[in-house]
Amino acid sequence: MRTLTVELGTRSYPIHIGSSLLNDPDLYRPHVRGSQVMIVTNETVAPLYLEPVRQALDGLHVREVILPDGEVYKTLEVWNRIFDALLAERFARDCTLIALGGGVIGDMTGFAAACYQRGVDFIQVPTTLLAQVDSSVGGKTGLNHPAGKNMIGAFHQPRAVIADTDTLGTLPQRELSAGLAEVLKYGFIRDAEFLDWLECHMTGLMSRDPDTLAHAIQRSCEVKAQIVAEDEFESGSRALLNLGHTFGHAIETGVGYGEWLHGEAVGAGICLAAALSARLGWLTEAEVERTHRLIAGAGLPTGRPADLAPERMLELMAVDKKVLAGQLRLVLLKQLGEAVVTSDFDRDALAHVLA
Ligand SMILES: NC(=O)c1ccc[n+]([C@@H]2O[C@H](COP(=O)([O-])OP(=O)(O)OC[C@H]3O[C@@H](n4cnc5c(N)ncnc54)[C@H](O)[C@@H]3O)[C@@H](O)[C@H]2O)c1
Ligand SMILES: O=C(O)C(=O)C[C@@H](O)[C@H](O)[C@H](O)COP(=O)(O)O
Ligand SMILES: [Zn+2]
Repeated sequence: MRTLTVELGTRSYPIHIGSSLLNDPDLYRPHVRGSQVMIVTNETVAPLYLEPVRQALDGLHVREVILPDGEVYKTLEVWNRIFDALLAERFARDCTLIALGGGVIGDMTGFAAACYQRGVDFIQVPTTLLAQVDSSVGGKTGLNHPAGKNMIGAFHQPRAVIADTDTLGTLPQRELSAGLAEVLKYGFIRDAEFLDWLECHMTGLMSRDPDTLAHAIQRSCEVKAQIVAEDEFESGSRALLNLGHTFGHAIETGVGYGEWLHGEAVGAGICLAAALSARLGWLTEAEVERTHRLIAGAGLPTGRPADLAPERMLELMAVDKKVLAGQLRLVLLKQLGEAVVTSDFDRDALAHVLA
């Protein structure tokens, strides 16, 4: 097992990464204050992984709420079921929520923990690659609105992250690729050497070689933990973690939640961000081609959906959370391995890359 720490000024929490962690009581117990524990999971993950987590919590008052599976259910209505369960069982302020699943479950559970009785503890137990490298770390939680992704939410940090890499064995290949989009993102924004390493090891990652995956997860969490430690509430450098997301969120909303996976939309978004960076003279055409090769090599799309018109994409991008004083800001690439947040592009250049 490898353990990293997310340092947040006066607080910190561990990220445990390794094999056979799900049923290890020692990883959960230090972070459970009272005796009441609510495991939040979904109908796909529950039959696979609920039992070992229950075993780890043996002796505590454990209940579970099993939500329907899918991005389309990351809504206020479905989220409310978590409160129904907590209130039906008279859960108190010292209870702990456990998010067992991918990023959808993590975001919904974390937001419920932020709001229940004005804030209770929660532990992230991510079971997708995307959740292990990104969504379980850093405390962004929330829900979708028909008008935009993650538009309702809160920052609420978990007490611990327990990433059992064995769970990746049951993950569909399309979901593995989606997770690789966020892994590649870390290389693009801050670590050119990691990007080179990913280029050399893409075959091992796609075939789930355990050591190769473990290294990619560890390096991704290191970069994310470092950025979150710098800027927990996204007033500066944390926005770099949004590379490809202004385009990606517009795609996800535009085609209908769940039609394109988050990671697929981010992969395409990174390619669009690279193309715009080249229009500004920051990247060469060869670097844009390399970006496409990396994204395609991870089994991801490299452009917007053919049936989502550029004008509609622009409309959807205008509701991005990074918009400041009415001006769209994007994360673009100064070079491969260095990102910036900028509004220093003109509408024509943006329209050109979307065309
Ligand atoms: N909070 C953040 O910082 C952050 C970061 C990145 C993404 N996100 C959000 O995360 C979500 C995407 O997360 P995701 O890619 O994990 O998708 P997901 O949560 O929908 O999970 C993907 C699919 O895999 C299934 N699954 C989960 N674990 C499995 C396993 N071990 N074996 C088999 N199937 C399994 C799920 O049931 C689901 O069908 C999006 O809503 C995105 O906005 C949040
Ligand atoms: O942790 C962050 O900060 C991120 O931006 C990580 C992203 O991968 C993630 O998709 C996040 O949910 C996007 O946040 P949003 O603020 O653009 O909704
Ligand atoms: Zn993301």
